[in-house]
Amino acid sequence: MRELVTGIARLAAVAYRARPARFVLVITLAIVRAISGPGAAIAAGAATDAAVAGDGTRAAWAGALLVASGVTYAVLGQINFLMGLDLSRSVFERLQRDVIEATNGSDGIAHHERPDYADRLRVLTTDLEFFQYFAMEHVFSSVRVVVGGAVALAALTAVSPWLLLLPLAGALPVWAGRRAESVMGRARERAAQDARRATHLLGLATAPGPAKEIRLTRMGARIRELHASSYRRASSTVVRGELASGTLQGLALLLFGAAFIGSALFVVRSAVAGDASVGDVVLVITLASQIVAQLAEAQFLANSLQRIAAFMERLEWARSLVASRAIEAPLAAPESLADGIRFTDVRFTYPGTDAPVLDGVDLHLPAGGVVAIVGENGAGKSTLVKLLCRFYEPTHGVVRVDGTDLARIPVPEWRSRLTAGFQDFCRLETTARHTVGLGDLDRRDDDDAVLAALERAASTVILDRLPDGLDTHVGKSYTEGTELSGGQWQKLALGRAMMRDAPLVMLLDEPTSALDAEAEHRLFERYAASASRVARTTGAITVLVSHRFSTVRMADLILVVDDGRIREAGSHEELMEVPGGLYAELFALQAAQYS
Ligand SMILES: Nc1ncnc2c1ncn2[C@@H]1O[C@H](COP(=O)(O)OP(=O)(O)OP(=O)(O)O)[C@@H](O)[C@H]1O
Repeated sequence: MRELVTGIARLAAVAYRARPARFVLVITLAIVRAISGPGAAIAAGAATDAAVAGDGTRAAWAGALLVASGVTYAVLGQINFLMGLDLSRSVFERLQRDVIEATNGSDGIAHHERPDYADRLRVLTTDLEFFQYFAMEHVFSSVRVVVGGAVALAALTAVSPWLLLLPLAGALPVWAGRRAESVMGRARERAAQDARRATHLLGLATAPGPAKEIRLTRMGARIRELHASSYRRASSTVVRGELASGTLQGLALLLFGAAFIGSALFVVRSAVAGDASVGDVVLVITLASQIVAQLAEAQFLANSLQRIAAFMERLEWARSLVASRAIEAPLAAPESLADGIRFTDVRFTYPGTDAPVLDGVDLHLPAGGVVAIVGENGAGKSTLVKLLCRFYEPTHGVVRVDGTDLARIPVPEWRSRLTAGFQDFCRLETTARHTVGLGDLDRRDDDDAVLAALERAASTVILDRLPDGLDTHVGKSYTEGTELSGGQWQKLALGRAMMRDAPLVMLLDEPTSALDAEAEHRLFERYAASASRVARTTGAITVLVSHRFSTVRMADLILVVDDGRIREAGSHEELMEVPGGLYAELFALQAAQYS
């Protein structure tokens, strides 16, 4: 019950913050409407008694009240619905923003890799639709049912306290409704993993990207099979939940039906015995039918409120997971680098795993240097980059920037001093200007800065593909959008990575994998020139992860990562001299492929 109340209170707070006046008005109208329902029953009872007593004036007044109550109930129903819908849209907008923030607003990215987070996020995003149309309407209906129920209760007590047993029995279907929704919520969460897999497989089987590989390998049938079995498992889990919750609700309604018949018989017998008036019989029968309708509604609403409460609870959970921890005694990031960045005895284990992927890492990234990180797949290169970006914090050891513990520099401040290009870059479907310009938020509309960034990224050639220049919408989410190839998207992403012009660290984690070797080489020559310009002013360090040794050899310092450790460090020439060295071996292997 506490979670239910907390959940509804949280939603009400969101609604109030979104539209305070509208929220108060709709609640007030819901209360007036709630009173008018049992008000009509009371007026009907009074009109009957007056008619039986032959009091025409009282009967007329009671009749007028009956009509007024009925009209109020009907008219306010429509007004409430429309106003509630409008409010729902504002709440929906806020909740969408909250869900995006709970996904994207964190400093780190660890939560993206947690299966329990993924399951709850799926339920959150699918349940969001419900908030667009129904959630607020259901909250207001609940207010009406509760207030109307209280007035009805008072009227019943006035006839006979025994009649209170009727609404008490009515609590049963409401309780069953809540239980049923939590049974369904658990079923949906249990089914989420299979449902996610089914959606992924459906996407894979229908997207144009993987189509070539699917045809070639003829894995289509296997994907269909896997999709069907995942979907079947997900839906049978949900159906089992629906069956259990339906049975529970049906039984509860049956018991309540028996109580309803009992109370009707009771009041008729009282009237026959002279303990109640004919008006009381009318009142009780009318109220009882209202209560039946309200209870059916309450049962339905209980499911809904439970769903709202569960949504708000999941949202809070997701928020708490991504909340940034405050840094005690934070320090400022240096304006420029004199020494560079040092890792001392750094170990790192991914959350939810046992084995460290980096262990005993000691390294120095010298100020002003171009450092290449090489190593075989899975050696730990990208993990080093993630630590530099502060997507994760080391499990052990320390990273210092010019002697300052990196952990004590607030993450946003540190990030504002980085630029980065990643292999799995973001395809931002907007104008070409913003796709690049958002690399430096404040200068996103500065065409000169955007063009200079594309120049630094050796990517100006992309402008020939854009019919409206920087105004061109890239991507297919716009009808008039221009679709780009993987390499062209990557060129825009590289431009974005070059937007900040005075960073302390420039990270390139295989950002050129979709470019050909020559384009990559050209890019790095251009890039090295720009890097050394920045290095002269800020002592900026360039960190480059690449599998292409023709690029790597240009670096001042090459770090060879092997099995989570720095196995070798030095310039290309120095490493080629190391007898039995891993770098020399990898270099020779790649050279042999091209000879
Ligand atoms: N989010 C994660 N959770 C758990 N383990 C991870 C995660 N990301 C990477 N790993 C593991 O950490 C190890 C190092 O991965 P990393 O991506 O740093 O390697 P890499 O050297 O960049 O490889 P590649 O050249 O293939 O990109 C691998 O064994 C990988 O399976």
